Amino acid sequence: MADAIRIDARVAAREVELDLVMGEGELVALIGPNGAGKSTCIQLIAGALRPDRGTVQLDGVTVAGPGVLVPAHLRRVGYLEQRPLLFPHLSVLENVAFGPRSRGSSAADARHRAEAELVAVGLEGFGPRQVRELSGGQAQRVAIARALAIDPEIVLLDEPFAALDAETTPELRRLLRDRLRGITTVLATHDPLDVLALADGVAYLSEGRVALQAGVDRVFQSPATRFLADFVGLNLLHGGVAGDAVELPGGAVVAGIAESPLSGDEARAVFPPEAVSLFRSAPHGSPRNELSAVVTGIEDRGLAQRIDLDVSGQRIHADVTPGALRELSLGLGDKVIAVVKATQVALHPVGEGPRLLRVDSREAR
Ligand SMILES: Nc1ncnc2c1ncn2[C@@H]1O[C@H](COP(=O)(O)OP(=O)(O)OP(=O)(O)O)[C@@H](O)[C@H]1O
Repeated sequence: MADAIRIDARVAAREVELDLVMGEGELVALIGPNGAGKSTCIQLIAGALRPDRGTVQLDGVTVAGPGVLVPAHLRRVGYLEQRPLLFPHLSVLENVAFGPRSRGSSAADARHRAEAELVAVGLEGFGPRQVRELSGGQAQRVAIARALAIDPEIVLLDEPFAALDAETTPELRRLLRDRLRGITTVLATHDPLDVLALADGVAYLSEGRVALQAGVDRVFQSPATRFLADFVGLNLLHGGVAGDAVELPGGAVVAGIAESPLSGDEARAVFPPEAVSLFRSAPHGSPRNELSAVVTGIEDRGLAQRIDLDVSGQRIHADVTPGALRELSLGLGDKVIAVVKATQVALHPVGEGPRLLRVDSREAR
């Protein structure tokens, strides 16, 4: 089977030269500093930018290359940007129906499809509304419905939550997670929570190149560069789903708050280093997560001391005060109990099967 996305292309004016391969149904997050080339990569796939050298292939078909340029509207690519960019003179329904209509659906089919997509993003009955009547979050939902109404083979998300307030974002992440299952997706983001909630893999871009492409777990557990370590800033433990908790390979169970239902076999527990307290022996009688750990590193970071820990073969960090470190008199190789309150742990499901909304116009009628 052909790769869903294969880019080996150079954009000279931007000093960008990208080499990226993605499999079908994969969701890869593009991360990297400002100007690293994330948007350029998305524009190459969308058809908004032409490479000077090399090729862009989608599903085995060369859409850009020497003598070839398939225009954006002939690529099956859904595109979601920071701003929803809806047509202000069209109703909500007309905005969503525009894509299927311009790709040849009858007016009735396009309308039914748009109605179904609006229901799927939680906006049933919003069809007749004007775009200006929508909140920022609602407008972005309409943009999601519009992007998916064309049955895209690929979805591009360029910082899709950056313009939304913090309260709207988790809900939209859940919605996208649900709606994008099984669709090859490229997500450019500066937010590690987007990566954790949505991505299978990470492509780290630096100075116009893909410097690293790896699974989310690997990037979070052993970030290979200072940028990645700062970007990640969070602990991640991978394990099996045990009821509504995560069971680590060593048998320890980590309870937390599920961001979305733990429906698959595997899950991740995510928590910040400052949520970890260290003890020499188990502090009994507390309803908290207790993990046996070994100290593998101690770094003086000024106000906080960063302790690297090995928990059943996985790496986490604890940030403790210099006073606490002195009191514990920790050294490399010491065994400790790392305690984390369940309320500070977010649980994310991993690797569920595809679930796509494909509305058959005959059924919808
Ligand atoms: N429209 C443009 N015209 C010319 N150069 C551009 C244009 N857009 C981006 N560039 C340049 O191309 C390079 C890659 O930028 P790009 O926007 O792809 O980075 P990015 O990783 O998306 O950055 P950010 O995180 O700031 O969005 C940068 O050197 C940038 O200055």
